Amino acid sequence: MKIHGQPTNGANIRDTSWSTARGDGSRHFDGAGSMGQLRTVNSQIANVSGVDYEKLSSQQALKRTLPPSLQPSELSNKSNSTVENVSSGGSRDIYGNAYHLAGPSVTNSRGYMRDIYSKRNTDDIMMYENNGSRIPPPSFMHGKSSAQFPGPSEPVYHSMAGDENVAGTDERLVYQAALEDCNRVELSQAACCSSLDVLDDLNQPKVEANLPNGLMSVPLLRHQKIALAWMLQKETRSLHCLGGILADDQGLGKTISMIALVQMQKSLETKPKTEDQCNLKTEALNLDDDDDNGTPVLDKDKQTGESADIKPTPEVGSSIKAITRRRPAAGTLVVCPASVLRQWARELDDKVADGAKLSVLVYHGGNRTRSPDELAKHDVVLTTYAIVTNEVPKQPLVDEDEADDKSGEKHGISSEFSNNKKRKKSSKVSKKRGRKGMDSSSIDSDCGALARVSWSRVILDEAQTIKNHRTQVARACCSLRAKRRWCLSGTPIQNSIDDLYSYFRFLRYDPYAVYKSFYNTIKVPISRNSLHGYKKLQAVLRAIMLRRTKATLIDGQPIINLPPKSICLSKVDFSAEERAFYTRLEADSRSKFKAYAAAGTVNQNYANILLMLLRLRQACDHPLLVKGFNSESVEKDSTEMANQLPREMVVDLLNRLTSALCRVCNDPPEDSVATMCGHVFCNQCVSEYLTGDDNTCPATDCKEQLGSDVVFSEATLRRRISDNFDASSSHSKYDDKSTVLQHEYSSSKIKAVLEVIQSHCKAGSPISEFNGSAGCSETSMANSNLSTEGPIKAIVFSQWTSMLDLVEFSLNQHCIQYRRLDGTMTLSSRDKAVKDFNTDPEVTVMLMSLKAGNLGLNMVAACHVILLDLWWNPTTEDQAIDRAHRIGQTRPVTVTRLTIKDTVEDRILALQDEKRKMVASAFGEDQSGGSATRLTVEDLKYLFMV
Ligand SMILES: Nc1ncnc2c1ncn2[C@@H]1O[C@H](COP(=O)(O)OP(=O)(O)OP(=O)(O)O)[C@@H](O)[C@H]1O
Repeated sequence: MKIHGQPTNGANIRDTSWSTARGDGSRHFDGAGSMGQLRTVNSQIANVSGVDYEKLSSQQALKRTLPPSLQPSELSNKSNSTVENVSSGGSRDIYGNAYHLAGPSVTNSRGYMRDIYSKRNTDDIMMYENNGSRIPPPSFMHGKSSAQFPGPSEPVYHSMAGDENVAGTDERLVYQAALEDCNRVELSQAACCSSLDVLDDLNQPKVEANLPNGLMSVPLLRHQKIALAWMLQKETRSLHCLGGILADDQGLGKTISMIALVQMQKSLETKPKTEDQCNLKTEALNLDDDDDNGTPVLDKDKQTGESADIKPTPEVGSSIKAITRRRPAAGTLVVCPASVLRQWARELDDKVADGAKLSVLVYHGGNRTRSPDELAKHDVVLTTYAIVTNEVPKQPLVDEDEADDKSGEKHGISSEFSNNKKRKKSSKVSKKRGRKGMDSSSIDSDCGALARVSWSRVILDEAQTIKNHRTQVARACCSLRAKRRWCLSGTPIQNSIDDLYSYFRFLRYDPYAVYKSFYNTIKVPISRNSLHGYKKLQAVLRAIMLRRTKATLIDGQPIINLPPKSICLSKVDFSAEERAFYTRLEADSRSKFKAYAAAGTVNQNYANILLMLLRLRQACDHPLLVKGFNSESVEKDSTEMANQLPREMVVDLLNRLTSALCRVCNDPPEDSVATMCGHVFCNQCVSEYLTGDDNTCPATDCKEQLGSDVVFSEATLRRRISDNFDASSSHSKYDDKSTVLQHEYSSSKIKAVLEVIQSHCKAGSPISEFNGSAGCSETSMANSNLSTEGPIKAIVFSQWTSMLDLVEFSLNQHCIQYRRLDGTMTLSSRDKAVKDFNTDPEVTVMLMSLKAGNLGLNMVAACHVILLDLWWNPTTEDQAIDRAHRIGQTRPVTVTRLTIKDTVEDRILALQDEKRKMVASAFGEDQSGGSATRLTVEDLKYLFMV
């Protein structure tokens, strides 16, 4: 292996630009001293305020939903000074140190407002109250500064202020270390630039690692070599955690980079046998190798055989031997969404050279092995988030961490159960429990094979799946035992800065892996002064995250030379009938909202309000969706069972269906279904959990087994009691005979999508406008195998499978060949659909559900992307678009976003802008030169019409 400008050992890579927060033990971010102080500070804060941090955040979330007029008390008008027009060249922080050349972050020193108002719950309500003009006030517009919203009145902020000085001391230590490090980086860059050609700017590392020949079947692109060097460094020398976040834009080749990492580490560690054998003793004694500080792990890469063959030294003792035997050391575990499982397998096969194949196990389906030793035999094991959720015991929620923290355990994550009051009451239970607050017996017997090995490396692909740290999936992933941990995501922040917490927790990124440290050291600074707070966050991220976008330059050149992408927002008019339907629905919803507001029960009715919004959004697609029209596939297996249920139970399930959020994604359920155990999900979310033979209900603490026969759609339940059930749901009042409520009715959006498809897509027609090989030689290498000729194809995304059904109906009528991919399909049929679309010239359209299809897939056969409906987070749409706009694309990509004029969709567009700004501020990616804004009193008045 050759590493440019560095010794040839991966462990010695020196990448000066990414050494933030490293250095001697006394000064780095998480020095023991500062952690100790943090704990003191935090518990003081908790005592002073009497606020549980976890509850606190949810309380705040609730408060945030209230418009100012509904806030309990004085939202003072003490607006903090506004920081405006920080020039994009502003490379110095408040201490005068240059550490991140971020563009302007925000205009407002009240950073918390951004975070607060980027919460979807607030957004939803805001949209409800907007019954007037559709044009946002000027301060909504990017770049416009404005009067700021008054200061926080919540007790928490007061209590924080009370502890400011103590917390500040800790923060200064952390901050200083980062800044000093950045200065070092700057100096070393100045020294190195001429000789080593190290960095273009402060943000981008440029040290490359070259793989030895014969490991991969394709050469790495330059930015991938850089990623490889950075990852090798993070895996071998990190004071925080081994691993990090690879956050390159979608389609820049994160998969390939990770495969290269696996190959590289394997080649580095596959030393001659004798040497390995010599090392074994040391390894067996090294109890710190495991991330949980207690369980010995023998690195799979260093093993000569299965764990059972390993002979620990006598000093290690029989107990350790027993544990080692119980948890064999395994290789790399890749956890990904079901839809990309096979793609990972294919990439591992295609991109690895013949002579260096990795042994890969796809761990999925009812027949998968139950043996941990079997898992340990493979270099790479591929599985899905759903299986991890099912098989791996969940970490306790954050409040339990805090109890751990009080008991003096490290990180609050890997500690023993603490002696807090709750647990004292049930001492028997706590005695039984093992590490991480889980029952030790369950670790060994109840859980599946995934939890019974120690992984050398765990990679979470599309890691935004765990962005909500309270979810089962996030807690299960955190419990996986691993030496090195990686998060891959092109869109790591989707909703708010809180999303990052879950990754920090998974990565064991100390001190931010403890919620209250995260809160104090990241969220509070942003809330006090967003400009500095976001810069601080950038510094914190810098230590563990590598992010390049498609616009990133290295040596003045784009890292990749993709054909251009153009996005067109197409605003369609409703037909007169649709408008009438929508107007009634909107008036109805608004009056309900007003009633909640008048009764002061907005927060209690949060789920109902989201559902009302959902109906409005659905009405923009097709009025039939509002009627609860479900895909037939949901209904066929459960109709019989529904008919056997007692009537009261069916009524109860129906009521739940119309007033609860999905227990997997926490969004208003799309194609909502209720399970026999009384939990509500999006059909697609729960479908991911119905793929094996141990289909446990994914709702927290529910152990019920699920099957498609006990998953009921609204239509199924409604039919069961159709005679005289008078649900209060919105659609019961609508006239079923109305033209717009007919299956055959072609809604305005459906007409629009057909027009776009017909004008663009033609089977077998030659096209060739763009020569993708210009500029970057390595990119052209990646593109060289691909023809620029072929049929023009489109991907059509919708959030609702029922909308896809309706589009399908129209495509059939027009004899347009298509394939479809949604979360209810088996993995093999999804895979076949993608393959057909990519290879069959007659298939010109791919219908994809946003949830199942927006992540990970390579669909460069398409050069048109049509988004039928808007999603709250623009990042979700970006993900979808990048199925086509990625390495391998040879043609310009056109994106059409269809919206309906003068509807809730207008407001979603405005909210998306806000979210984009928040994400840009966090990453320092606001390149526009303007200054970002957040909601102001003026904005809120507009939205609430007060
Ligand atoms: N060095 C390379 N040579 C040839 N093809 C490559 C190379 N790197 C990436 N590709 C191809 O580019 C496409 C995108 O890569 P990949 O799927 O790894 O991107 P990604 O960053 O993981 O995207 P996403 O975030 O959407 O999952 C794939 O088809 C992959 O095979």
